Amino acid sequence: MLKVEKITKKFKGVDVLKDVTFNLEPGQLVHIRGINGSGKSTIFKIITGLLKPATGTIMLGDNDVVGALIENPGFLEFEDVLTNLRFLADLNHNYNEAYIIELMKKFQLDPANKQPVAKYSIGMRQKLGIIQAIMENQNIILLDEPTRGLDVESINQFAALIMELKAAGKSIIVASHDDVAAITYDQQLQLVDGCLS
Ligand SMILES: Nc1ncnc2c1ncn2[C@@H]1O[C@H](COP(=O)(O)OP(=O)(O)OP(=O)(O)O)[C@@H](O)[C@H]1O
Repeated sequence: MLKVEKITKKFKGVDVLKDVTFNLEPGQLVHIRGINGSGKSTIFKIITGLLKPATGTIMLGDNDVVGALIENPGFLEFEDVLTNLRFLADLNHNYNEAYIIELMKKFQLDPANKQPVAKYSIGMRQKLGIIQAIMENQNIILLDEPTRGLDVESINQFAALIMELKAAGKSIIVASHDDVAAITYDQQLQLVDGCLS
């Protein structure tokens, strides 16, 4: 369970987040909608500890593990896909190759492809970013503009994956400026002028 309470954040004197408060219950799928620059990534960076809020608190359960796709994920550009995902999962001693290969196949990525990630398209990199956010069986999943660069078929695969993860009890927040028609959310929040409601 994730509890975000009265988070505020300023950049250069400008209020980006004002008393942002919400809960994410186990198994809940939440959408945060906001235009470019509204502060969606900033909320995720604060939840994951990349940024500190000016005020407010983030509470996670003792057994919660957060997976996140935020902005453009970084990879080892000269290594192939599986090496990259193994490296990331190994950092937490949590490499499950069978699950990673299953996820890659769902997204039409070839696990045997030895091309370096530098040669991957924007959409292919985005798929890797989604995979790294869920491949360690993380129970709280934060996805920032996850469908950026994905073609229609891949967006449908993404929507099916999200509904599967929800059915498996994962708690998920998707932040985006638009809707994915095939996803039904439990809760829809809007981020406008730093306020989430
Ligand atoms: N490190 C930073 N320093 C200064 N300003 C920042 C910083 N990070 C974000 N901002 C500003 O805070 C505001 C919110 O940015 P943020 O990236 O959270 O928005 P977003 O909703 O995720 O945008 P997008 O949909 O374009 O990704 C923007 O005005 C941005 O310029």
